[in-house]
Amino acid sequence: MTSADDIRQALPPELSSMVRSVRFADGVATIIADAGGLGRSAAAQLQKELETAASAVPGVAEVRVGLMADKPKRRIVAVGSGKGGVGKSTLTANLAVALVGMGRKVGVVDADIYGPSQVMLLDPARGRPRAEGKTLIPVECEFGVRLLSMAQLIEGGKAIAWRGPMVGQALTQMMEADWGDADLILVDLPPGTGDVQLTMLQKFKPDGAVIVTTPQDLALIDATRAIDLFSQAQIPVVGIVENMAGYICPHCGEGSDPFGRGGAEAAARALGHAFLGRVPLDMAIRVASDTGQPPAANDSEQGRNFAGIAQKLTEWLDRPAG
Ligand SMILES: Nc1ncnc2c1ncn2[C@@H]1O[C@H](COP(=O)(O)OP(=O)(O)OP(=O)(O)O)[C@@H](O)[C@H]1O
Repeated sequence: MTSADDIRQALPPELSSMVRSVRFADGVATIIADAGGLGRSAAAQLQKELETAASAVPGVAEVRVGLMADKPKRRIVAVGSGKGGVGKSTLTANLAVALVGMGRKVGVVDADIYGPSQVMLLDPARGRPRAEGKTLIPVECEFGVRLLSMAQLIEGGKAIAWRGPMVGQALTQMMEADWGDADLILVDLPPGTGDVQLTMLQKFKPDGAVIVTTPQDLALIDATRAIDLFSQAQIPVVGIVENMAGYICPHCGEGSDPFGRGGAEAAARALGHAFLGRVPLDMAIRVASDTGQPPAANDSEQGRNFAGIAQKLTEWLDRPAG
């Protein structure tokens, strides 16, 4: 006579710590296993291995596997700006790398569907995401960041002329990918207030938004507009980052302020938002970014700048609820 113990002993020993219970009655084996913290594909693999092992036991006619999964507590933070070219993608990539360095498990969604640049910043080797059915498996980049970008899904160099619903579908597929145990998804939004932003705000309700601006008045006015968009959707603004603040001369290293200084900090104060930090306009940042070496991966002056902003984001994420 086959017993539940026979089935339990037939299961692969390396899976035994995940098996919570095994029952056997009328030829049906019922196995409950703990899949908490596993991504969708690892959970599917676990299920398959348990089914295969149990169905090989004589007398077992049917195997039912139930997986218990505590949903990972995953937060979404959007990085937005009112205006293009202010360094939103550069900040997103460097924040992600700095946060991985602080022990977080981070995914990046490049939602800048019309001008995706995260692949160049984080994965110059251009990995292709796998798909299991309709579920995408993000690319694991050199810096420990998981990445999904439209650039990975389309052929290199092809312009994207998509209509709204297709854009929404692409964004949904990226947001609902198998992010495994990632506890934070940073979303690099396109500038402005188009379909992508609306889908993002309405469907995925980010936990917070980081706003990037340059110090000029015009950029600050646009940033205020972006803040309005998030506020109307009741998405908390984590704070404002001033990028390209002060110019570091590549020859003598001296700093100057071609666009003024302190505008974003003053605007943050006036609007009642936190000021997260300032990143200078530094050729080293542009050169490192173009070659897929985010400064945040190194202990350099530029890297420390991004680490400081990442630290403030971490404090915001870990703030006590209420
Ligand atoms: N602090 C900086 N110092 C020097 N160069 C920078 C800095 N920040 C960004 N850049 C450079 O400026 C250009 C635009 O930056 P980035 O692509 O990050 O902006 P963006 O706001 O995401 O633009 P888009 O609107 O096109 O998505 C890039 O070439 C980038 O390397």
